[in-house]
Amino acid sequence: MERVSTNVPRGRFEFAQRPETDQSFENALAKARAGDRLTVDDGVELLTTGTAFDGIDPRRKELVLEAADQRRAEVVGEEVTFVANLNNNVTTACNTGCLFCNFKDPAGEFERGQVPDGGVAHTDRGFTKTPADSRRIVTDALERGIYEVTSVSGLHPALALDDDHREALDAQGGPNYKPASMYATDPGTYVEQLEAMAVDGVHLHSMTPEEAAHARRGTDRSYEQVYRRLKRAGLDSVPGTAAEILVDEVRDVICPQKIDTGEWVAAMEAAAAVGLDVTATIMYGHVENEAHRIQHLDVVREFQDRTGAITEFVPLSFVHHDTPLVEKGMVSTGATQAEDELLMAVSRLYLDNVENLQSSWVKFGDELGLKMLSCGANDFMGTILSEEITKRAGGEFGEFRSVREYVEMITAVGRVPAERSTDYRQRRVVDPEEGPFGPTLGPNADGTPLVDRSAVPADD
Ligand SMILES: C[S@@+](CC[C@H](N)C(=O)[O-])C[C@H]1O[C@@H](n2cnc3c(N)ncnc32)[C@H](O)[C@@H]1O
Ligand SMILES: Nc1c(NC[C@H](O)[C@H](O)[C@H](O)CO)[nH]c(=O)[nH]c1=O
Ligand SMILES: N[C@@H](Cc1ccc(O)cc1)C(=O)O
Ligand code: SF4
Repeated sequence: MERVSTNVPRGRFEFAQRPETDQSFENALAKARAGDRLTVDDGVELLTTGTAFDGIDPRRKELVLEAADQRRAEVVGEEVTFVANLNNNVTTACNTGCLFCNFKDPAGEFERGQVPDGGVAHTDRGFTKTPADSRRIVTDALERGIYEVTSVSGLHPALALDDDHREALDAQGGPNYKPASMYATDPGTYVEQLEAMAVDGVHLHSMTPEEAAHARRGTDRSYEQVYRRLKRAGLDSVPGTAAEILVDEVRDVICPQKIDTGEWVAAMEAAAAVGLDVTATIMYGHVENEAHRIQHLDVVREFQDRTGAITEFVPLSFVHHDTPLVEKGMVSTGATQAEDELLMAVSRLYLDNVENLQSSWVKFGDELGLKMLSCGANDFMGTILSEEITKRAGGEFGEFRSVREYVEMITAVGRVPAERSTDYRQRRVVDPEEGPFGPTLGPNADGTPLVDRSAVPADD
């Protein structure tokens, strides 16, 4: 059968790691079917449908997807879960310069005189919120019935962990620090933002390893001390983004100013050590090759062996359109659909110690997002109500899904819709015959449908 080409820019970058193995595809597939723990070489064979040839063999691909779908059925059954949540990102100001990211704005654009003082200070595209802004936005979403807030933000130069950290940075200065008085809007400290968002026991999912590194810059505080302080302020779990590809030769190309692989793992271990749940992600489909993707899965699997703290793994397919990587001519597009399907399937087969695999409708859209549920995924993300990361990169799959849309989509592919809490411990199977459909697991969630307010014309 004709092989289908991939978008991996093989040979473009002089990486030491190459997708070459002594294993055969057939052996690797047999191990996967038998439920044996896979080696890196096994993973590379499955992800490439065999390294002996270029491109993806569609027939072999189907065999890998089938094995993953079967494993998914054995491990988590037929339920497809989703969460009623809000994204409330605090600021787009960030000088870290990751080449795949168009969420960020140069922090200088938020200095006094560049934008009006106070409130949610917007540049043409971006924003900084005060703690009071965040509280208002969260309070409003809680009334609508959500019970999780996800908050991931740019590394604003004025953000410090808490008042003590801010005072120390004011007194001595510090790396990537400028006092809040220089900016039109003061984002407060991380602790103030979390305390502001901690309304009515809502679950706070925030402070990625990169943000934790920012929250300790210029001090000798350990990651454990940082996460302990954040937990005291209301933090419940940590998004394992900033992972990108956990191989330093790739990080050196796409995010040279980010923490390295070892530090990402150290921050995540600290979060786990103080009793926080974490998620883990991979952001793929740019300059890396299949060897890097599997090495990334290996870092995640080892971390999970040590900690057991990962509640879900989330493959984030690179959204390429309006990003520096494309503008600089380093890549021309993202992963193909076949690569997306295989990455999901091999994640299910490789990560034998992670139960939940998330399909992101933000990255894949509804159609491919639903297809992913038969390639190994069993979770379909959340309602989010607002989305900025993918939208700014040129993604077009929207910012909101209602519980009704979830129930309809999941039922249409013959699976069982179930609302979940962030930690997956609480679940409620939804009967598709028993509408109307709204969230029920939150403090103010009485089953009233979540409406898409952006679709309703505003009152004048
Ligand atoms: C935008 S950052 C915000 C939090 C924090 N600044 C950090 O880097 O951890 C969160 C994550 O969004 C993802 N992301 C950013 N741009 C993306 C893109 N164009 N396509 C897919 N994922 C992207 C990356 O995985 C990144 O780690
Ligand atoms: N995959 C994406 C997510 N996933 C996060 C979930 O919405 C939820 O917060 C998590 O499962 C913890 O319960 N969020 C995004 O904003 N964009 C994605 O692509
Ligand atoms: N906000 C991230 C996705 C994300 C957030 C939290 C998670 O736990 C996992 C993934 C993005 O859109 O790229
Ligand atoms: S991914 Fe995060 S750290 Fe990197 S530029 Fe974007 S917002 Fe900043």
